[in-house]
Amino acid sequence: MPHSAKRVTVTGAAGQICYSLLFRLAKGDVFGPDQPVILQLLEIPQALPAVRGVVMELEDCAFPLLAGVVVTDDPAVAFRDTDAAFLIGARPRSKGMERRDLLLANAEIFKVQGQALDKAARREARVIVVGNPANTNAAILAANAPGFPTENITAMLRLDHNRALSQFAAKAGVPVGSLDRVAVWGNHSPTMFPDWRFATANGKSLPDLIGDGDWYKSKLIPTVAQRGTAVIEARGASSAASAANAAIDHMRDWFQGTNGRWVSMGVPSDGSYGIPKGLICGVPVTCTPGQYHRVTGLPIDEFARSMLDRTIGELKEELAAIAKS
Ligand SMILES: NC(=O)C1=CN([C@@H]2O[C@H](COP(=O)(O)OP(=O)(O)OC[C@H]3O[C@@H](n4cnc5c(N)ncnc54)[C@H](O)[C@@H]3O)[C@@H](O)[C@H]2O)C=CC1
Ligand SMILES: O=C([O-])CC(=O)C(=O)O
Repeated sequence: MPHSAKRVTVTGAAGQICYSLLFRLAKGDVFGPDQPVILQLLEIPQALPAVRGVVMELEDCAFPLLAGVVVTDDPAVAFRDTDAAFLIGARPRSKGMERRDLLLANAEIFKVQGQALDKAARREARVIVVGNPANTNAAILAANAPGFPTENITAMLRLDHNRALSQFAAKAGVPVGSLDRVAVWGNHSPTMFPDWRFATANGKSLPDLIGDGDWYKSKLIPTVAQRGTAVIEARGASSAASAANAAIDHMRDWFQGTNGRWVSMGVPSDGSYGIPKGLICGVPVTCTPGQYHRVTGLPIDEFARSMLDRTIGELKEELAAIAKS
């Protein structure tokens, strides 16, 4: 029997991330090759003509799974009956800015969209926030959607996770696909903590295989933490195709499951690992179709504790800055 179409909200549809994301969504990269989608695209009024150009290109791909496209500048229309929402629309940073510099500029967007999500979306909808600062924007969204399940609101740490996987694989000389149990904790910011303590390559300890703790601390951690900045310096614009790819990975894994493989997601804290409730914080999870499951009971040593405390402190500061404004 054919599946009924899933409604997928995407904000910032005229932007550079969406120019990659929308085509992969319409191709079936998130929900699989049998699941039609209706795209509900939100933009600000001045960008609607550009979205219409993107829609022409979507039409020109003749995607069999694309069952419809709605273009709007009204959040209530974009979130109506949605099954999945990609919240990408926000101002990106440019050279010399940190992601937290976007805090106040973007907070208002996520307040308004939280209210629309609350009113219009299906309660089962799954939401990823990509627009920066992603963790705090997701917390603002949740605070403004009191009738929507907070557990279904997540922030994107997957780009950091994928960046770490590639660096580890190159150093160890193993294929990326052989790696598991890598975790990126905390904020999507330079304070994030890429954690290799439990990581494996083909089931064997990755730290033992690499055997270079100095490289891990002095090279791997800063490289992953500063990768977004390195891309901006090189490209003159922030990561786009890799960000779209990470958002696809995050939502595909959430909807379809990971078969026990660890991935990193920013999820509402349940208080474990000393992460206060109210924060949306990167943690390792596994997914079964439609659900994420926090990896529980991991030991936290002194180094991990100091790294976690630093990134948790920053998340608390970001929320406090919003509360004060
Ligand atoms: N979490 C992550 O790992 C990553 C996050 N990002 C963030 O994603 C966001 C988008 O990046 P790009 O696509 O490169 O930016 P972009 O500037 O190319 O596109 C953003 C689009 O959002 C639209 N927009 C602004 N306010 C809106 C609103 N209220 N409703 C709907 N649309 C709105 C703009 O008109 C623009 O077309 C930025 O905040 C960027 O920092 C980027 C890369 C990775
Ligand atoms: O660095 C930025 O501003 C964009 C981003 O979040 C990333 O590439 O990780």
